[in-house]
Amino acid sequence: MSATKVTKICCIGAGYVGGPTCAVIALKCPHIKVTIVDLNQARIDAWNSPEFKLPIYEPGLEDVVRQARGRNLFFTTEVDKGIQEADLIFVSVNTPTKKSGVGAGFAADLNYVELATRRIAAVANSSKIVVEKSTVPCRTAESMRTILEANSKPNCRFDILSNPEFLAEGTAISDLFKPDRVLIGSLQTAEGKAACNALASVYANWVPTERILTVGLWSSELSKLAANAMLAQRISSINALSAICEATGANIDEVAHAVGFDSRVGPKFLRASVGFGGSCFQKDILNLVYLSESLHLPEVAEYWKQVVVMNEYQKRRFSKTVVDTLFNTITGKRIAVLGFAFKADTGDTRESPAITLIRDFQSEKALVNIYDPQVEQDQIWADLAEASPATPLASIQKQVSICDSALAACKNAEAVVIATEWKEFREIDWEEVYRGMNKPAFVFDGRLLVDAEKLRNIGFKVTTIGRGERL
Ligand SMILES: NC(=O)c1ccc[n+]([C@@H]2O[C@H](COP(=O)([O-])OP(=O)(O)OC[C@H]3O[C@@H](n4cnc5c(N)ncnc54)[C@H](O)[C@@H]3O)[C@@H](O)[C@H]2O)c1
Ligand SMILES: O=c1ccn([C@@H]2O[C@H](COP(=O)(O)OP(=O)(O)O[C@H]3O[C@H](CO)[C@@H](O)[C@H](O)[C@H]3O)[C@@H](O)[C@H]2O)c(=O)[nH]1
Repeated sequence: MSATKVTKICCIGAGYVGGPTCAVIALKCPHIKVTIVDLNQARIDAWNSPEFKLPIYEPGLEDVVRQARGRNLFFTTEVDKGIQEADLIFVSVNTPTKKSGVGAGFAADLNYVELATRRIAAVANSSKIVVEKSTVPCRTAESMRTILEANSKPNCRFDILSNPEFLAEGTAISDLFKPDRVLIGSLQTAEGKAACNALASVYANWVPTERILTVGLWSSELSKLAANAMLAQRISSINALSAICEATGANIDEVAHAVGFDSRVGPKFLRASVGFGGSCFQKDILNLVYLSESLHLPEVAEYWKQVVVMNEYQKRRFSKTVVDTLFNTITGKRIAVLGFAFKADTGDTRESPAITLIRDFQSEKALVNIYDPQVEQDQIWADLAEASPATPLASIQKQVSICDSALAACKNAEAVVIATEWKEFREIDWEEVYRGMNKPAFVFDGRLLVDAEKLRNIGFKVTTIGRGERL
């Protein structure tokens, strides 16, 4: 099947996925005009900012945007024009967990996908390949096709593809430059395969063809949920083992190393932590749980649900350890929380474990100092307000302060809690931190980040996740 040549791409959604993904396509395919559209004017303005103050922090992204923006990469709020001009459209809008209605708390909210799809149907005046980039439940492509076909003009045909994104935040650009695989799902019809080839030929500009996998539509949609569920499952497994380590005196680093050395298991994603965060893992597992329940597979639903249950347990267990260790009360005590992002090298705070920990410390009436090298203050206040809806922001601000350095956050604190694995926390002057703290000075390492022995030699009492050693 010969490939239709793609010359103009539109991406609906200029977020963490649409922005970096399509910026990289523009960089690698100078012959293709790429227009990224969004309804959010502030976001588009930031993408277009003359000083390249982009709306998201991602190592290497600025360089990509500097090279391509204005050449063949454009950011605009002119959604309709972007749709009309393009021969291929990525739908890369948000699909959060539903907050109300049927499936609330589990199912994906597909409203944004549906609205974007309806907009395509309403304004398109030529045939398009429509690519589902957002993470969606199995068979969403079918709903998109039904909407498009019911609303299209006579001379327009739409081919729907699924092309889930596997980038991780913090490493998005290197993941996009060298993906493990690109997955494209299509209907197994002649037209479906031709559309699949057209998209594959875009990626083939820089991705080796053996890494471009083509499968059926529903397999592609399910593979995305499956990949995230299995990655998160590894973290919950190692975190469950970290609890056993703490109770027995075993060391989770050693256990992970020994287990991961088996080539069938592999070493990656076995780092015990205070719990996984991010906008994807929990949402996608809950989505899989809902899908399983809808398919009358309660045992399957229960199996995947445990991954999230274990993650919640890990966060609660960690904050309880802090309280227990600080002589069973943290009322009025100052706790420095280092890191607010859900992982290092991103400013994203969605589902960050730090939010849960700080909420727990607040409810124990502690005073909390927060420092994160990338997260904006407004974002921190918004997240803390959302986490404690019954508490006015002014009351939260009496208990919580945001600091502009790790050293400032630790000043006069009783304890330091490492919530995000920012490299700079390993390198801070721990002797100076110690001098500025109340004694005994405690460190709780929720990310296996610091050299516990070195800190103990300075005088700290150190508790590390997954290590059953003495303070
Ligand atoms: N964040 C990640 O690392 C990641 C990785 C892989 C897949 N995903 C999936 O990709 C999708 C997007 O995630 P994200 O993190 O980029 O979300 P995001 O919230 O950062 O971005 C989505 C953007 O879509 C815009 N939007 C929504 N409806 C629109 C419409 N009708 N027209 C124009 N713009 C519209 C929003 O304004 C927003 O800027 C989700 O389904 C997510 O699960 C995310
Ligand atoms: O061994 C590990 C690895 C990760 N984490 C935590 O797990 C969370 C998620 O990390 P990561 O997967 O690196 O980042 P995400 O950006 O959430 O990326 C995941 O979610 C994306 C959205 O679907 C997928 O595209 C990616 O493939 C998938 O890795 C973070 O809180 C990490 O700190 C651990 O605790 N231990």
